[in-house]
Amino acid sequence: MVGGTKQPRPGTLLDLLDEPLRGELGNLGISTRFARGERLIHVGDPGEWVMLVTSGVAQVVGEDANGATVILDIAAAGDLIGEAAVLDPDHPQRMASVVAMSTVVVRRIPAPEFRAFLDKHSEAAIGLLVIANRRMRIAQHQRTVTQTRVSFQHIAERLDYLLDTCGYRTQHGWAFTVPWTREDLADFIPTGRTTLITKLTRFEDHGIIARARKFITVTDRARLTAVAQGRTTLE
Ligand SMILES: Nc1ncnc2c1ncn2[C@@H]1O[C@@H]2COP(=O)(O)O[C@H]2[C@H]1O
Repeated sequence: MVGGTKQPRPGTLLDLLDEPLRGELGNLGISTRFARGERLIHVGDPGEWVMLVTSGVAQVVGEDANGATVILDIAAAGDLIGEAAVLDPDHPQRMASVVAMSTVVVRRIPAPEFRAFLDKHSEAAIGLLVIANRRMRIAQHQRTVTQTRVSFQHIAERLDYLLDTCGYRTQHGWAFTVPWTREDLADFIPTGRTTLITKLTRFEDHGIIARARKFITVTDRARLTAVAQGRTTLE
C-alpha cells in the first residue's frame, strides 16, 4: 500500500491528504507493474480507470503544434494520473500518453471505485482540483518560454523541479533516480538539443552540474535553486 508508512512526496495528491484517507486511497484498485518504456496510458484511449503511482517514474507525453514530442510532466510515487478522461464526460479520451521511465508500480483504480471515493471524501476532490490548478500554472508558465531563447533561469527551474520529483542526494550532490538523457531533458525543458548542450556547458563551468557521458548530476543544488529563483544569474 502507498499510504500510512512513509511521508508522501511534497506536491502530490497523497501529500494533500491526511491519514487515514491516504491509506484508503492507497488500498483502492489493484497493484499493477509496468516495465521501463511501457505505456501506462495511451493518448486517445477511453478513460476507464485512474492510476495512483506507488513507485517508479513516468513521463506524461504530448505533442506540440509541429508534432514534436513534449514531456508535459513527470509522475512519481504519490501522484495520481488518468483522472481527466475519467471525470470529464465531454472528453472521455486520454489527453496524453504516460510512459514508464523505470519500473513503475501503480494502483490501478476502476473509474466507478474512484468516483465513489471522491463522492465520499470532499477533501480528496478538492485535492484533485488543487493538483489540476498546479498543472495549469505550470502549463501557463511553459507557454511564456520560447524554445529558441530559453533562459538559464528556466533551465534551472526545470532541473530543480525534476530533482524534487525524481532526484536523490548523493555524496557529491544530487542525481536522478532514472536516467535523463540530454534528449529527454531537451523535450522536458523544452528546447533544442544543441541549445541545451550549449547552456549546460555554462552550468558546468559554474560548478553547478557535472556531466558523465550521457547523464548529468547536480553538484551545487543551492546555486541551481538560486538561479531558478532569479537570485543569481549565469547570463
Ligand atoms: N499538462 C499536464 N501536466 C500533468 N499531467 C497531465 C498533463 N496533461 C495530462 N496529464 C495527465 O496525463 C493523463 C492522461 O490521461 P487523462 O487525460 O485521463 O489524464 C491525464 C492527466 O492525469
